[in-house]
Amino acid sequence: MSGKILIMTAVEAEKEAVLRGLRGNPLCEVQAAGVGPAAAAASTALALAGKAGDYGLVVSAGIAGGFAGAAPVGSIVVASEAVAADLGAETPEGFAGVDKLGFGTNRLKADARIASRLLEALGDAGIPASLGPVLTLSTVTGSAATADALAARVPGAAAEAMEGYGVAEAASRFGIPFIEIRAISNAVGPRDRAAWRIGDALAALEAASTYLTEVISS
Ligand SMILES: O=C(O)c1cccc(C(=O)CC[C@H]2O[C@@H](n3cnc4c(=O)[nH]cnc43)[C@H](O)[C@@H]2O)c1
Repeated sequence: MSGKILIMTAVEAEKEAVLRGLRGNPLCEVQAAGVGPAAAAASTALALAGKAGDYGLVVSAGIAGGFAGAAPVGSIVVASEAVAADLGAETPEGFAGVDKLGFGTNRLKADARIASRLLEALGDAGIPASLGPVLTLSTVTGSAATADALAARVPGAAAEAMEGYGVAEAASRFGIPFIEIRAISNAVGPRDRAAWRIGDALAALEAASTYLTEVISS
């Protein structure tokens, strides 16, 4: 892969964790975009505008909720795709995504080669990691019923966060490959903010970011 890597987080604490893991790699630029898909898309597009040719990869990185049985707290999820899981309409038959409604797609693929290389590097390093769809939502799930509905809507769903699809949408408009890396801080389900293991997740994000550098240069 040639060119620089633009890494978008939501908040400063995530940005700092990624920077620690990157250990001063001059090829990488890290920005905190703000929380949610709109801030993520706008900030990524602004970062790329007029200099998209400088970048070979765009990364959405941060903490996330993990789906039961797919991604335990403290583990890493590498996205196979970013899914805008609440972008659509409620219908009498249930949720219909924008794809079903005829307005394009709500799924953007991650770069499969880079994602699988990263997964392999994490595995070799003994860091628990899995590959699967990462959902982007504007509202953090707070009940078992919503968690079940999302898992049924997106078979194989591994994690949910709030920015990946926005970052991916901007990257795709500029024709730049995209990946998403999430460190799991909490289980997707009934709200228990006090139980979020943010410190552990940020440590896992830092460790995963170290291997991001390895993957990029291989
Ligand atoms: O309070 C802190 O110290 C702190 C440090 C780092 C990050 C945070 C955040 O709250 C970041 C919000 C960010 O987290 C993602 N996230 C995490 N868990 C979930 C979830 O279960 N569902 C959806 N999003 C989740 C999300 O991408 C937010 O941007 C706090």
